[in-house]
Amino acid sequence: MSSLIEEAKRRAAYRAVDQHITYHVRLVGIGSGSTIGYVVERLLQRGKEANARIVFIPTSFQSRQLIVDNGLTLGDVDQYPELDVTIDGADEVDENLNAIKGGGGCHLREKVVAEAAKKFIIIADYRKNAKTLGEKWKQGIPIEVVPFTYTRVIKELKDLGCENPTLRMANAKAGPVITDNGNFLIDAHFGLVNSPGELLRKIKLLTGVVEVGLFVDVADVVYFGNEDGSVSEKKR
Ligand SMILES: O=C(CO)[C@H](O)[C@H](O)COP(=O)(O)O
Repeated sequence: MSSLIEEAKRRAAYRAVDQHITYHVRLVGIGSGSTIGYVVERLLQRGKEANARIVFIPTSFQSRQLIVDNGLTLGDVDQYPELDVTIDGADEVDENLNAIKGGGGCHLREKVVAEAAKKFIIIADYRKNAKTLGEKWKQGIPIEVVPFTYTRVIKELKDLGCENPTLRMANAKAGPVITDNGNFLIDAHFGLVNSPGELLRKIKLLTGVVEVGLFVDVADVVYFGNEDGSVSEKKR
């Protein structure tokens, strides 16, 4: 990954921490993916004392490891159903702050932890900044499904106009990717998504679908790290 992209991720993450993890914040959701690592990096720079009053809620196995390995206090969303702030990455964000998430297959828990927070903040590099969803992210909308339903869901997605729904296959294992929840993932290509709310409702109604990687009307603020070293902010 180019250092320009990594620097853009880092700047967006640092800005989110500096702006939103303020003195009175006690419960913080920690997203998944590579950008979120820079959130933890910034938190650690603030020193042990600043983090000691905060409980961190993970959105995946990876995020749990990140919290534990860095000596932060771990909680879970079943203990804390209402959080102050959640910060997470995204695969693409449109001009209305709707997002595609689930490139890492964690979008079920990510959505629960995002919706639990009073403020949901997205951090991303410039490659994810789009006018319309589907413009830049070409890997499809991630959909988590109960394993035995996947061929049924694939058929129903085709009936909804999906171009090429594909079962996500693992790289270092034979067979499909298994999510943290023991489910399968389908990546569903719908081209440009002009009405993400409508598409989300249609997919969510398919029997066997556990969660859809469309985050509609969830984000409050998005920070994009830009190529020129600046950070842009989009607010709801
Ligand atoms: O939704 C996600 C995982 O399910 C990630 O937040 C998303 O894929 C972005 O990841 P990265 O920060 O590595 O670009």
